[in-house]
Amino acid sequence: MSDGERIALPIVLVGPMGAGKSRVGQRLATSVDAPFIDTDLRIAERYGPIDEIFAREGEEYFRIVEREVVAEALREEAVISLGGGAVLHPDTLADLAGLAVVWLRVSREAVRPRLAGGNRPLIAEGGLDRWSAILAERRPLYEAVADLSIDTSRRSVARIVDAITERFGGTR
Ligand SMILES: Nc1ncnc2c1ncn2[C@@H]1O[C@H](COP(=O)(O)OP(=O)(O)O)[C@@H](O)[C@H]1O
Ligand SMILES: O=C(O)C1=C[C@@H](OP(=O)(O)O)[C@@H](O)[C@H](O)C1
Ligand SMILES: [Mg+2]
Repeated sequence: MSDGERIALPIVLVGPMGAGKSRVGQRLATSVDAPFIDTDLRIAERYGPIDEIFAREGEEYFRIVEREVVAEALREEAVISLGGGAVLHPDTLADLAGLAVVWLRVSREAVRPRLAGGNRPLIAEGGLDRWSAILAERRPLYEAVADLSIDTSRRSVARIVDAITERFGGTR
């Protein structure tokens, strides 16, 4: 698609923790002048900090509120960054089948510094080994829903945004 054509909206970013979904989504939305939704931010606005939800209510409860927020977001014409585990919900998988979905990939080596200092309860214990194990479980899901996959390991955010707009169109 060339510049001047409208970008397909919604466009949805999936992939593992630290792949850059939140950062790239924000930059892409600014670049194509579209609204931006980070579902984790919406969850936190409504239910409080994500690590506190995990600590207080557990992962199962988090997935329920995540689904509610994701379902709502996917009905909007926006750039949408999901949390890494949103694809675990079968209804979300079904919704994604009809949408423009980008899978941001990242190597274990490249993700290490990106996860440092982050507040991600699922890898608070187990660190990078846990991250790899979680990715192995979810990779088939990302693969199944993605229309485009981009290895972000050695790419700048700007180049990733370029690759997405090249595929899906640049301006609204
Ligand atoms: N392409 C990239 N190159 C280097 N650092 C990146 C890149 N994309 C994101 N980051 C950094 O990695 C960290 C995790 O990014 P984030 O967008 O929160 O990932 P996600 O939402 O997929 O978990 C942040 O500090 C972000 O600035
Ligand atoms: O992979 C996951 O299950 C999670 C990823 C996080 O989002 P990011 O992928 O944006 O880090 C956040 O939704 C939560 O901590 C659970
Ligand atoms: Mg994120």
